[in-house]
Amino acid sequence: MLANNFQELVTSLPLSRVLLTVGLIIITLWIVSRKNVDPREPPEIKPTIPAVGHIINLVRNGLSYYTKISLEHRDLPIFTINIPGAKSYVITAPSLMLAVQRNSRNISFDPFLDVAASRIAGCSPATCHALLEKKRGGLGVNQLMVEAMHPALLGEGLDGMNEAMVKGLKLWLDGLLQYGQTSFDLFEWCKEAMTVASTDSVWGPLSPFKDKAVQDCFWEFEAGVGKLMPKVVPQITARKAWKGRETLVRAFIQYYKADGLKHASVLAHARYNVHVTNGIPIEEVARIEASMGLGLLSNTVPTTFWFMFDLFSRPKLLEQLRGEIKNNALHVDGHNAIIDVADLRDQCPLLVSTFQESLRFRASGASTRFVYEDMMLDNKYLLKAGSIAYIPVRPVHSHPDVWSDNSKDFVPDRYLKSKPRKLGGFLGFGVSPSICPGRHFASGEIISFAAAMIMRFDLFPAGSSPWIDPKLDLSSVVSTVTPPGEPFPVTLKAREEYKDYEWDFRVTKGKGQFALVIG
Ligand code: HEM
Repeated sequence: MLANNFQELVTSLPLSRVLLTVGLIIITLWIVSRKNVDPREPPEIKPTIPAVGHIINLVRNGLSYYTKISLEHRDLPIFTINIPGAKSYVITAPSLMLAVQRNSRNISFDPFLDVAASRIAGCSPATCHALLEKKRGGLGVNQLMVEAMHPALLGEGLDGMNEAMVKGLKLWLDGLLQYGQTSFDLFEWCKEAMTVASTDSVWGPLSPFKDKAVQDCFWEFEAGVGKLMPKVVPQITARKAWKGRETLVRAFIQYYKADGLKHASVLAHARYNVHVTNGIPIEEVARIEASMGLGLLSNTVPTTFWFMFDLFSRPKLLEQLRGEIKNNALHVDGHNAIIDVADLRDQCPLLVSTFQESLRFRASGASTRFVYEDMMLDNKYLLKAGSIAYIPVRPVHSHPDVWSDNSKDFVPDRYLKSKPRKLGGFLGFGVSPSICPGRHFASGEIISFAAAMIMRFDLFPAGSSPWIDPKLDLSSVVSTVTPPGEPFPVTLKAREEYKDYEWDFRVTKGKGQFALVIG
C-alpha cells in the first residue's frame, strides 16, 4: 500500500524534480555517514564551504590542493581532511616520514598498484585478483613484479639499458642541427627524445613505441589517466585515453607475437616472466606493460625539461658545469668528442648535485599510502584503518628543518659531499621502502642528455624572451614532477668551440648506479 502510494507520487512528479530529490537524499546520507575525527587523530582542517568544500577543491585542483593547504598550515606536522568515505591524513613534517617508513607494513603504497591494474590498465577481474596483495586475498603478483624490477635495473640489466639509451640520445642530439634558426617547443622535443630513447632501451628494436602513432596514443592515455580512474564507461567518459590505451595494448600483443622480447632488456624479460609464470595471459600482460610506460616516462620527461630549463637559465652555473664536464668527462680525439657516462657520475659532482637540486625544486606531486589497521604514528597520532595518508612533496622539499633557511632557493651544490646536511626529506624518488626502481637508469639518461646538450649548444627562449617558468599542467595525476602546461618555444645555436666534432657517449659496464639522495 505504502509502496503503491510512493510509486504514484513519484510518477506524478516531473523527472527533473525526482532526480534532484534523489540526488539530495544521496548527498545528505553521504555527508551524514562522515565519521567524526577522534581527538587522538591529527587535528582536522575544516573546509571553508561546510561539508563539501574539500571535495570542490579536489575536483578543481587535484592533489595540488593538498600542497596548497599544507603550505597554508606549515605549523601542523600532520592534519586530517575528513571527506566522507575517504578520510585523509596529510603529512608535512619530514620528521614524520621516518615514522611512515618504520610502519611500512601498515602504511603501504601497494594498494595503489592494485587500483592502477583495474582502473588505469583496465585488467580483467581474474588478472586483478592475481595481482592483488596476498594480505587482501590475492596472489601478490604486483609485489613479485616490483621485487623483480629492482635487480633488473641494476648491474648487467642497467648496463644493457644504458648502452641502448645513449645510442638513442646521440641520434636525437645530432638531429637537433636540422632546426637551424627555427624555434621548437622544448617540452615536446624532450618528450619525443626521451620516449624513444627510454622505450627502445626497455623493449628493444621491435618496441611498439617505434611507431610515432603508438607514441601519440600513449601520451593521450597518459593525459587522461585521471578520467579513466572512476571507471565509469571509460569508452565514453575518457574516450581519448581509453582509445590510446587500447591501441597501445594491441601493439604490445603484436610485439609479443613477433618475438619482440628476443632483443629486449633484462627488465622486460623479468616483468614478462613474473606475469606468465603466474598464469597471466598474454593479452593481459600486454595491458600491464602498456601501463609500465607511465612509470618509465611520466616523470622522466618533465624532469628532463626542468633540468634543461634550470641549467640554461643560469649562465654562471652553465659555465661552471661546462668546465667540469670538459675537464673530467669529455674525451677528445681528433674530431671525435666522447662523453663518458661513468665520468659524469664519478668526476662531475656539481652536475649530479644540480640534477638532484632540480628534482627537489621542481617536484610537486604527493606520495600516497593506504592505512591498513588503526595505529599510532610516532606514538602521537591515531591513524584509522581504511584512510589514506598523503605526503605532498613541496612542503617537505622546502622544509627549513632539513633544507635550512635557503630552502626556497635553487642551490646547485647543495648535495656535494663537502656540504653536509640533515638526512631525510627528499621525496624525488619516493619514500623507502617504495623507492623508484628506475632511479639509476633515469638519472643516467637525463644527466647524459643534459651534459651533451650544454656542451654542444646554446639555447634561448624564442623571440629573445627571458627565462620565465611556463604555467604548470596541474591535471597530470601520474607524475611527481609537474609538466609545463603551455609550450616553451626555444631556438638553439651550435657552440663554436665544438660545432665540427662528431659526438658520442661511452658507457662503462658496472658503473651505472648513482649515489643519489633518497627519502
Ligand atoms: C626522473 C625520473 C623518475 C622519477 C622522478 C621517479 C619518481 C618516482 C617516485 C617518487 C616513486 C614513488 C611513488 C610513491 O612512493 O608514491 C616512483 C616509483 C616507481 N617508479 Fe619511478 N621515477 C622516475 C623514473 C622511473 C623509471 C625510468 C622507471 C622504470 C624503469 C620507474 C619505475 C617506477 C616504479 C615501477 C615505481 C613503483 C615502485 C613501488 O611500487 O615500490 N620510474 N618513481
